[in-house]
Amino acid sequence: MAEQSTDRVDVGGLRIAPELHAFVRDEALPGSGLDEGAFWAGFESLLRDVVPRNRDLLARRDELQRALDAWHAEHPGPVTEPAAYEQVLRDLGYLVDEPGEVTISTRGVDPEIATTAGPQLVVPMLNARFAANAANARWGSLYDALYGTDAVDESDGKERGSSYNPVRGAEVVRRAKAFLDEHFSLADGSHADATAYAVSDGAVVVSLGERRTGLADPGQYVGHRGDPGAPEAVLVVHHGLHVEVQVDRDDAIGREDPAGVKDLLLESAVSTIMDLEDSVAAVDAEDKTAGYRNWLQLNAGTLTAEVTKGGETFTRRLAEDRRYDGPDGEVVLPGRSLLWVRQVGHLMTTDAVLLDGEEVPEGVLDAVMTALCGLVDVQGRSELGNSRTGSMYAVKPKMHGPDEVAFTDDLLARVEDLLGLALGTIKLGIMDEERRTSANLKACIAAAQGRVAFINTGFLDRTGDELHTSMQGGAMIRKGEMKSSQWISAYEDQNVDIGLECGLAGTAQIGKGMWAMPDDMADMLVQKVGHPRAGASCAWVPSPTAATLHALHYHQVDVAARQRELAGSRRTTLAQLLTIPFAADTDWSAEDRTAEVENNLQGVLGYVKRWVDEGVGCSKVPDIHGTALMEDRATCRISSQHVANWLRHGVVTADEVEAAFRRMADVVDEQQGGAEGYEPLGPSYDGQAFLAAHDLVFEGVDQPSGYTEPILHRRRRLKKES
Ligand SMILES: CC(=O)SCCNC(=O)CCNC(=O)[C@H](O)C(C)(C)COP(=O)(O)OP(=O)(O)OC[C@H]1O[C@@H](n2cnc3c(N)ncnc32)[C@H](O)[C@@H]1OP(=O)(O)O
Ligand SMILES: O=CC(=O)O
Ligand SMILES: [Mg+2]
Repeated sequence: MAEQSTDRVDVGGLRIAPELHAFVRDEALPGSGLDEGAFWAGFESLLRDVVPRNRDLLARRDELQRALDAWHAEHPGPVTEPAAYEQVLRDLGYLVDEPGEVTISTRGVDPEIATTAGPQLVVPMLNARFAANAANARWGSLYDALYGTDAVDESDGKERGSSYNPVRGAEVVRRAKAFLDEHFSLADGSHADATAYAVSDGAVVVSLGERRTGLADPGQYVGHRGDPGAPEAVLVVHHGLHVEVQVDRDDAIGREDPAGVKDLLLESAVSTIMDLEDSVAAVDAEDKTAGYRNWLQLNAGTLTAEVTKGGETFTRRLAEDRRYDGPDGEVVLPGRSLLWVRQVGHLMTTDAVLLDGEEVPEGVLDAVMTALCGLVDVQGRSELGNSRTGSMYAVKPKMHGPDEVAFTDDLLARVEDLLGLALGTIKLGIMDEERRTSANLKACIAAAQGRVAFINTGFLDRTGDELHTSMQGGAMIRKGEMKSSQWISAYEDQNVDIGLECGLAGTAQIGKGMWAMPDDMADMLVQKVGHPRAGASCAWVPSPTAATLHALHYHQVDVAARQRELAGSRRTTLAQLLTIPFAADTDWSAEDRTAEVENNLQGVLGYVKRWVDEGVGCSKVPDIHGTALMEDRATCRISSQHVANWLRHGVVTADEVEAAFRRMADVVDEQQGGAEGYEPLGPSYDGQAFLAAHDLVFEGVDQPSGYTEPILHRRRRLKKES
């Protein structure tokens, strides 16, 4: 059936990269019951049907952008007549009429998505070590999360230091017991005074010296592990999230605790997004296949990674489910996070597969390959399964408006048909992260109402699109001010309000964005409770530790109750959402202008350096104040578009930006230069990484929607070939 030609494999009108072809033949298809020839023939026919529509949608993006650019050129500066502006958007078809009643009809959604509010972890899927860790981050140690981060401050002898600090440890235990008292209070007394935990007659018995008490709400008890008289674990639940009180009187921590408590294991990353998009650098068939392989193995339950730390090497495997003795028999809880896969958007093409000699849309390849890799789970062949309801979960980013959502819905239906899956098996997560999607959100949900299982505010891309859409109108406010501007609060509130209006509560997630300061957990504990309070049933965290700490917020807030309070009203108007963040006064001091540009360029260079030279798609990069920031393609889009906007409107000159580029390249060399094999950006400033960063800014106005992918891919490929 397949003919080998040069190094690609020709099948019908397809020319397939050999590593992808071999992966499908040897790893993805076996056991699926699908015939190889029929699979590729079906894929070809799917491509022939969807590729023209994909192209048309991209052409429509360009057409609208050109029309907006022209309008802004004729009406420079802040919009003086909002109603007229809105009418222009309607006339262009940028805004569509909002549909009347919309109620999603998605069925078969796992409880982790439908009903359990909790943290959502995101992880670059090309990194198997991180990916396995993320899947296992369903459960996390509260003691470690508090001890190992700034969640506990370092004052009064509580320094982290290089060896165990009992003063810090005591504070961790105090905080953990206070958490138990707050959410699992005792009928009498405090967990801080507990001297033993036991289980008797289906209830928790807590000794407080000679006294015995139980939980104020005995219904919180779920089960235990070990001897009921001296259990090694007592499992309790609150707001749908489980907590395991771990007891071990021989443990270094447990033996210091009167009740022998060594840790609280919190249900943490309830769901996780395995990311093939903005946190990875995947530019060719080799990279794409590596990502698909990890996804296949996650679905099969076989993913492993060799981990070396502290001089020791071990194999990380996916965690087993957790088993307890409950009052009515065995209780089995998921050991792993419920996994979504984030595919790429509609923009890019890939040469992993050629159709009639042309690269195919990367998003279409992702849709087909990730579903193929998910078959092992939905067909019940997995060693450690993902969905208990036979569903697959696909997040689609960067869609602009309802037509693009409808396209995704149709594409997923075609994929289901190709793979013999029932219509609606693949659930869709809509990233609400482009302006045309936010402005037409209800129509977007309607366009995929049979499969929507999340809407999430990707505020980082959304900020990038805000900058690019109105690029020609004037200089924008400073990047740091964006978070307090009118459009963004309208966008965040509206997403929840429309989500509730469309019946997502109890069926689908209403999600909020990333905590992008991975080392600032104290701040996160203060601020990110705002997400569940705003009615979000999940919100993004960058690491397992952050997931455990963010889980505390879902104990503080009853999201289902909050959603009931919020339902039935719209707190914002379309006019607020459409308020463009043009600066009212562009008379910044030279110092402010330099600080703004340097901060943006440092982020762009620090990120792009690792992306282009090492293929690392998500990095921690210090900003100008030394705060480590999570940088990914969306943050890079914001920073590069911001400088491009200020250049376009003469706030800064090209010479100033060139000079700042070199200064910041030197800073990045200083920050990253210690790493083995590091190739500095300066003093030649002509490597692929530097040129990529430079292009992102100087060609930023012309990049489609301000996206960074076209330039990053081109430069990374050149680097790989060099
Ligand atoms: C706008 C958007 O699209 S946001 C979505 C995209 N962003 C993301 O996906 C962020 C994902 N997070 C990350 O990639 C990382 O946390 C970074 C790059 C921010 C920081 O990475 P590092 O500096 O290497 O992490 P750090 O040194 O703090 O911790 C490393 C440890 O944490 C673990 N870890 C860190 N992040 C994650 C994660 N997201 N998932 C699982 N494990 C993780 C690693 O496995 C490692 O533990 P190990 O040694 O036991 O394997
Ligand atoms: O994808 C997330 C975002 O903020 O963008
Ligand atoms: Mg995004």
